[in-house]
Amino acid sequence: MLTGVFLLSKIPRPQLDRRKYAPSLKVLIKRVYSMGAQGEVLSFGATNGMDHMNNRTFYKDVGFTIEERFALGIHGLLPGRVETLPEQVNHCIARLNMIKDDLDKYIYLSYLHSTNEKLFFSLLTQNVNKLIPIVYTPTVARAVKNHGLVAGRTKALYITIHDKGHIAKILDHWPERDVIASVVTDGERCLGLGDMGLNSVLISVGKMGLYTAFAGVKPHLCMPVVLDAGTNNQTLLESPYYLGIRQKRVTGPEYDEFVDEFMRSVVQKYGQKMLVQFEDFGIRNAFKYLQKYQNKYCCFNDDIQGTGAVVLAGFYAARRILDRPLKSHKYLFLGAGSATIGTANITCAAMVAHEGVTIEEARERICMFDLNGLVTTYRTDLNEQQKLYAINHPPINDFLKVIEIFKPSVLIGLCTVGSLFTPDILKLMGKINKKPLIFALSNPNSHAECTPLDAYKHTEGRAIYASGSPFGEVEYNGEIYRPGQGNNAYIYPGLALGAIVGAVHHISDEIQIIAARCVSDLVTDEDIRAGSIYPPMSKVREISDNIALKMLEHGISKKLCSLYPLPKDLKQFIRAHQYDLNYEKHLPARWSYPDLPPIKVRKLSEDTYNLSLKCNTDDGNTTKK
Ligand SMILES: NC(=O)C1=CN([C@@H]2O[C@H](COP(=O)(O)OP(=O)(O)OC[C@H]3O[C@@H](n4cnc5c(N)ncnc54)[C@H](OP(=O)(O)O)[C@@H]3O)[C@@H](O)[C@H]2O)C=CC1
Ligand SMILES: CC(=O)C(=O)O
Ligand SMILES: [Mg+2]
Repeated sequence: MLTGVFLLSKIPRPQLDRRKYAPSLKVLIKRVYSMGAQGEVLSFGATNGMDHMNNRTFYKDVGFTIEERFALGIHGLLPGRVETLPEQVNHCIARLNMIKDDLDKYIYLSYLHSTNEKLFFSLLTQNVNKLIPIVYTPTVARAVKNHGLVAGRTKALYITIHDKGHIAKILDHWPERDVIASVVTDGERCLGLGDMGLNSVLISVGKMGLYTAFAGVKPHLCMPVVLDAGTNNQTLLESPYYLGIRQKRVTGPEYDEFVDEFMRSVVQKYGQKMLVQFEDFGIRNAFKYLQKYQNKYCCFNDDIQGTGAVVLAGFYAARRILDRPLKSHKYLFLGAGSATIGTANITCAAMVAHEGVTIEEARERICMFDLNGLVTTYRTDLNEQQKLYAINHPPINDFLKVIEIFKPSVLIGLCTVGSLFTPDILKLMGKINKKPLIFALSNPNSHAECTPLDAYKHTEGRAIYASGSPFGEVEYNGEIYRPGQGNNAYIYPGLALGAIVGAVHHISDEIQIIAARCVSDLVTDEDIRAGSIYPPMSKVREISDNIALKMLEHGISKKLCSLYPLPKDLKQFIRAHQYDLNYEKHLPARWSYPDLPPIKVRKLSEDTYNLSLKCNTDDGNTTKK
């Protein structure tokens, strides 16, 4: 290795503007050989070279320059052509365009994620609208269902109930040393798919991918985790391809101790600042663990708090159309689980904090309906959270009847079951309201309570509609609508960035309200005209930066964050912690010999250059970077 570096250190590095010049491959390679005997140059670093080829953080594929290939001992292991990162992104797009099925695109993108991280995230951040529906909902739902057949080298930590008592040891096997955040799931309620057991690991991985793509959190700081305590999904238990442990879910004290040990172990290993995002836990556990841990560890529950904030953002944006305060609405939820309670809680908190009503008055504006009917004081099956919203009314099991009696202006579907907002329900909402707000938030699309077309069709185009998964453009009555996506992906990456950078340990109600405002602030008049109360997904990076900034400002003023000394420029401070989407140079420092004559370079004509950097953007235009 030393010999190699010594020989190569004599090779002058071209000092050139790569945007205008490309070094001639022939000249470069010949120059390297001419510095020493062929055998000597090529012999070094062979084993190390393979390590570099297999390192997703390091690997550039044909993005490695010729100098790097020699320096790393991988020259000859890649095709001769060198591509710039924008060229590689283009190349990936061309490849994706050849793939017809979205699940196959998911598989290709997962492969890219597991081999060349920088290229994956560059591709994703430059093509958000096109690719987020592939790596996230809805396609990730198909991947979850077919996990055993589609998952490749998924980088995640798999902790089974059999590892109880030894979790610290398993953490030692994680290849990164300085982890700062973890999305953890046990898969009991995965999207609207029900209990998906270990397969839900793909949700942890997908969500952590968005930490980087949407908020610039460095990937090596992220550790996606699945807690595999079995599954009650009989189809999975009987599937020859299921890769989780084959037993019914462990529950009760044994499971609580398991989660306790996980929390204790990650904090012991990675420190007090370690952020844990709970994702897709079952209704029994989601609130239990949030209440148990939120004042003890740096954590939040995405389905409760992230969803609450994103739905509140939709309510705020709708004020621009309806010109009504939150307290003037009546909210009817279909479903009374984690996401519903989280949304109801934060909506009430916002009314109390900013619209001068009491918490009791705020709760009176809310009504819930679940599998057992209307949530009323007559019911004996309610949990403590649901009891807060129980209304004093005889039991009703007919949802349409509830709409007739309660006359809601806002209908929110978070019940996991598709198409429950029937034509009759939508028509009635249209009859009661000039512009009914219809949120069909269950994921993926097939589980949405109604489609946008249904909502527009049955309200003569008057509904203000949002879904949890993207539906794209819809044509109704000669008008084109582009309904927004009310998904917690607008919130959790920014919350995580703020928590990580600002050491804000507690996601308070006010922080959720701040996050909601950051989303609604970026809704333009044009979005509203197109029928959307959410900004396009391609703005999430800006939203996350704003959430983190406002979170820090709030955290500092309320003494919620332990940042000492306080940075002078918060924006700059946040930026300094974010992931750099450019390739790093993998060359020893001593490779710079400015006193040696530069290598002759071939000047590319402008045309050649422009042609090679054409790139399709989200809006379908072709741009040059
Ligand atoms: N868009 C977004 O960002 C988000 C969307 N979601 C989606 O929301 C859905 C619910 O999530 P979450 O609250 O965490 O799940 P939970 O399991 O905690 O709650 C589901 C609720 O729906 C009720 N329900 C089930 N079937 C019916 C039915 N046929 N009629 C009426 N109610 C029914 C359940 O009632 P019971 O308890 O009686 O069974 C329960 O109250 C999921 O599909 C998820 O994908 C969740 C988070 C974020
Ligand atoms: C988006 C999300 O968190 C869910 O559907 O569970
Ligand atoms: Mg979720």
